[in-house]
Amino acid sequence: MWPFTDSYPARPLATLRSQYDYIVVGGGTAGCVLARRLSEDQPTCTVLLVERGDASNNFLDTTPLLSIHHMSTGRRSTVIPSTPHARLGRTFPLVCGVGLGGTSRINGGQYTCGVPAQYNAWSDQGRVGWSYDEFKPYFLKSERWTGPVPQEYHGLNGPLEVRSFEGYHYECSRRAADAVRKIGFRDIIDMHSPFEPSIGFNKMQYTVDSTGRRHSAFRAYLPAEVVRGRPNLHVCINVVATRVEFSEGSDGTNSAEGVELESLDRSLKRIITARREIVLSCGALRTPQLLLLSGIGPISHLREKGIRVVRGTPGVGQHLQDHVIIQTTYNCPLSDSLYAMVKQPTTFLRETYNYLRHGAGWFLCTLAEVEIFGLSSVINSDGKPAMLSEEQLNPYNPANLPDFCVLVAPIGDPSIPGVDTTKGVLSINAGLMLSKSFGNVRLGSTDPRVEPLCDMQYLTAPEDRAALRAALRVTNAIARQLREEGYEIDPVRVPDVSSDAAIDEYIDKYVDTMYHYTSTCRMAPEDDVRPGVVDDELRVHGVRKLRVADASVIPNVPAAHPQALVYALAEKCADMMRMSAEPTGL
Ligand SMILES: Cc1cc2nc3c(=O)[nH]c(=O)nc-3n(C[C@H](O)[C@H](O)[C@H](O)COP(=O)(O)OP(=O)(O)OC[C@H]3O[C@@H](n4cnc5c(N)ncnc54)[C@H](O)[C@@H]3O)c2cc1C
Repeated sequence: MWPFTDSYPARPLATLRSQYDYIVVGGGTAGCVLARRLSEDQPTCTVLLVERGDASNNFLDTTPLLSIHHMSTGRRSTVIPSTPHARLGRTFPLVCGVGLGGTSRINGGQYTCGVPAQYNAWSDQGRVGWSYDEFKPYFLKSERWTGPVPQEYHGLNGPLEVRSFEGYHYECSRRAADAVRKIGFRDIIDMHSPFEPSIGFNKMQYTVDSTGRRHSAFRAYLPAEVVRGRPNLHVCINVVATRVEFSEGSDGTNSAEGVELESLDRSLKRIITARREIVLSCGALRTPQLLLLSGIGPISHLREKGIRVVRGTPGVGQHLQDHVIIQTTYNCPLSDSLYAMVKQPTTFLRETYNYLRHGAGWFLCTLAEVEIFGLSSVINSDGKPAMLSEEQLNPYNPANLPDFCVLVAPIGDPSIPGVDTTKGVLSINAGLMLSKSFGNVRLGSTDPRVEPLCDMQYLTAPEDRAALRAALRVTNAIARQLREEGYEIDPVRVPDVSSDAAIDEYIDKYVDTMYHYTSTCRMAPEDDVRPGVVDDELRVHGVRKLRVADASVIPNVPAAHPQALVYALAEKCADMMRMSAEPTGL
């Protein structure tokens, strides 16, 4: 019984039909959207969703603070260690969500749709149907905004609840917001409005529902009552898709016909076929793995692994991108830091009461309440932005796309040498938004259960360092301003910002993943300088009946946290599939 268990109407592998109209592989952020939409209005159209994890929806999964970032390999997430970075000599823990809802079940819940220029740049690159005006309706379709800032640029009737809050949960966030304003960043009142500046400071919005529970793709799109009410939708959990099966037509073109599925305990293997289409939504690290295992990818790599080539598609697994983050750490008053929950039983009891009684307070996990979206070219050597003209703030101009972010959080690593553990810990984090470095995903093994090799290649492009240097200078300027205002913060681990070389040393030592992997099956033509894998309708080039819809198709890592975009692109994919489908005739 709730809060410890939740029965879910999933179907065992053995009882599945042998054929469905659509098969969605991967029940994560995008997969839940697709399963719901494809099964929506035609009771005769059958849909199968397969997911390697479970359908857990208990107190731990839905309490935002307790469900974030399960760093160890287990029921809710797996950690894929990247391959050692060639220059930094370190590996990075690539956390991925597992189970219905996928990474939306464990992520930070920050919801940012990105500025119009982001999508107009895609359209300028030739992506038909993806300009801001064409794509924005899908953000609105997925969202149910519950306030409190103005509503006009939000969706009000979608399945996914999104909200922000009056004021700040943490005094350090409130103070940081003041400091950020004082050093010259403009307020972005509502990032979802196309009239707000592209560069400025944003009060964060979250995928938390009005009762204070995490709204993952699972809870929003595929709750038990939706699945129970749709006999045409079958959800099968704890199964691994190991391969896509193809048939070759008389013209030599391959068609995706089915998916090989294996139960997690290896007791059963079946091939289920799709009458209309198969969509891969296994995330940016595992969708390319599944394509490679199925014989679609760079020919030399497939041959090296002894995999029969179905189609040589050079872009599969290439162009891996991510946001990276670098923490700067300060001691602050204990009562202003999440650390107070650990150090002060009264704070813990207060917040537990707040959450259980009112669905409010620190358990909502509003850790990053303040975020700057910045552009390195306008940051002075003292970390402050230059005076910007209206044109420089125009969110429609691709030249103004933010290339870095700064996130202030009432939490930091208390084990860092030099932390005064009698005080609170806060971090001011520098993040890279528009990475220009490209890594790749390859197969280490042909065993589908062995994690792929992910070579992140962070910071191989010099522009990335320039953006991070500016971001770190901004972190320093915020701290300086806070101190000038009389706020008691003491540096624990911060960069020396007096020279680029000193900042670079800090970057190399502390750069880490922000877990926003994208673009490994990017939407672009195959003859692009960075070859694409899917076309503008997310169909895999040169193959029939196969699409990809998840973070892997994003053409380049966006200048925003990616989940809002993943929801929207899955909505758009479902629409495109429904529009291109012929009636079932059943
Ligand atoms: C710790 C963390 C914090 C984050 N915080 C934020 C944030 O605050 N805001 C934000 O915007 N973004 C955030 N992100 C990123 C964002 O959550 C992801 O980009 C997004 O959820 C990815 O969605 P997806 O559909 O591509 O993949 P996922 O949601 O990961 O879904 C993939 C699904 O496929 C399943 N699967 C994989 N392989 C197979 C297989 N062979 N057979 C069957 N099933 C399979 C997986 O189990 C998983 O459920 C965060 C990510 C992490 C890891």
